[in-house]
Amino acid sequence: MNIAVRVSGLHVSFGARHVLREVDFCVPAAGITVLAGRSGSGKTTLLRSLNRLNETFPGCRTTGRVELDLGRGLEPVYGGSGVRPRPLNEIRRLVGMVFQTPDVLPVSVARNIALPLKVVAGAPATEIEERVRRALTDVGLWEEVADRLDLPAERLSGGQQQRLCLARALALEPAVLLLDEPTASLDVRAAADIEELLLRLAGRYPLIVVSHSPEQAVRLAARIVVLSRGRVRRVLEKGSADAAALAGLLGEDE
Ligand SMILES: Nc1ncnc2c1ncn2[C@@H]1O[C@H](COP(=O)(O)OP(=O)(O)OP(=O)(O)O)[C@@H](O)[C@H]1O
Repeated sequence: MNIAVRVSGLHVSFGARHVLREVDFCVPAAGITVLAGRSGSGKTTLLRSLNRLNETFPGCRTTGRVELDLGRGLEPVYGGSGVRPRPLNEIRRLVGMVFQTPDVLPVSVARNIALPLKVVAGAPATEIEERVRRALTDVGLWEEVADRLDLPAERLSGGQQQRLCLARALALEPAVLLLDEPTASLDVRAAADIEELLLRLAGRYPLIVVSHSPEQAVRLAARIVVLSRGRVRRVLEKGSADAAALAGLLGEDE
């Protein structure tokens, strides 16, 4: 099995608060890995360890090892003794992240994608229009917004904004995609659209998705990593637990 992410002996603390303890797990190169666990178990912190976003918070201390396949086999982004990790901006570009609430930029639909393409990826001006179209097509948004590319992105529906955020991440040609409760702020229909999209994208990228919903975890995941109080409690492969069993496991943590 090809591995996209390997985490070994990871500890994260914020000041005196020890949030992740001795975390070990792998993410296969294909399919969706869901991080599940009770509120406060450390799911978001673990996700943010993978693109080193935790470092933006004061008092954060990380030890252990995180390795990602960013296109040339597993390489350390933390803890590779003697190996200098890639610059942070390169890691952030190659590890796309989508948040719970769509964080569209306060510019037009097209510029939401064009701007990071220009500033972060340094894409040549001649390529930008085509790459914007391709990214919007990838997330099934092109048909809906082709005649409204100059519309402020905030005027799209919540589900469309979340797909735009995904398109923005995809346009940067990531190696791995992180999604922190990507459907939590959406209605049932928009959430179903995003789930369908994630299952489709999982054929092309390793996806790591934080989810609060046992039903959603079971629908999406090839592998579920269950966190409890900052530790990995179980790793469930597809088919080994249904939603009720997973809910039971999470409930034991109360
Ligand atoms: N930047 C930070 N500074 C201080 N403490 C933090 C920070 N980020 C997270 N924590 C603490 O780490 C613990 C785990 O938080 P985290 O957000 O990772 O959990 P979670 O499982 O994602 O929770 P939820 O499901 O409620 O989003 C919490 O006690 C939280 O208060």
